[in-house]
Amino acid sequence: MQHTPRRRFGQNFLVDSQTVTDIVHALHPRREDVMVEIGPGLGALTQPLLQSLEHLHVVEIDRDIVKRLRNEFSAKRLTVHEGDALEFDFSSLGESLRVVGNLPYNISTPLLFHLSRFTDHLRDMHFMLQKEVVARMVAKPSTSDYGRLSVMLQCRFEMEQLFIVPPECFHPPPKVQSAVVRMIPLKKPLIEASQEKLFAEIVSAAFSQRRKILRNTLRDYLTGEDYLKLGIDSNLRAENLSITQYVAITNYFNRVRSG
Ligand SMILES: C[S@@+](CC[C@H](N)C(=O)[O-])C[C@H]1O[C@@H](n2cnc3c(N)ncnc32)[C@H](O)[C@@H]1O
Repeated sequence: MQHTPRRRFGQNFLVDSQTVTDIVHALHPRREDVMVEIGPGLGALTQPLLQSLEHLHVVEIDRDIVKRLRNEFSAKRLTVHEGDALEFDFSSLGESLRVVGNLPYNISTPLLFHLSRFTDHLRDMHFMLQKEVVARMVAKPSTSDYGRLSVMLQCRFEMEQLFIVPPECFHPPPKVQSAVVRMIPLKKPLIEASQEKLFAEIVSAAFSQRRKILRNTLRDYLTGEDYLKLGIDSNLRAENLSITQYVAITNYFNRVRSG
């Protein structure tokens, strides 16, 4: 049965067999792995993954595709969760979860933030994303790509861009280049769970106006004296601070406020 790609669901189907092989190779699946694929679509990755795995979970929003998958694969080997991955409770699938997906580009950033909430349940994640998004995820301080996404993900994950995938590997071809990224939760996240909310607030405030110096963007959090105590120059901009400096600011503010 033909399926017309739906733009509103970001459907760019992978059609290049070498890229499929490269992704499966990067994943190195073992029979007993607990794995979930987000947005299986027509099964470009689902099919080869099931050759190595005993069982696979998939989360798919498109009702027609869900029907197709349920017809095509045995329910014993493939559990199809119909719904929005942005609302899916990934902790319900168990511990040491492996996540994979050629993600719809329009939801990739909110999805990464949603998945960050389940870090304790994750073993690793491998995603195909727009190349520019991967560049922002792995960016180092004092570069133009370094921003809120870099800080919020790097405080929890070790990340590596694996390879670039050109538009012609998809149907229909997207307008942009794509890249595959590997994300592995840090053994010890840089920020304590109890401070996560404050950390996110401070990082957002700092990057809310990239061009402005910290003295202005973080004026609700730090005074001139605080910067001296922290050993941070208040004339710097958000993009100049390392993640450990954001952590230091968060812990300091928390201590001062609660003390
Ligand atoms: C870029 S396509 C990839 C399809 C397939 N994995 C491939 O590589 O050919 C994205 C897939 O995610 C599905 N999708 C889009 N938004 C979704 C959401 N919010 N939750 C779950 N699946 C979604 C689409 O229907 C589509 O199947």
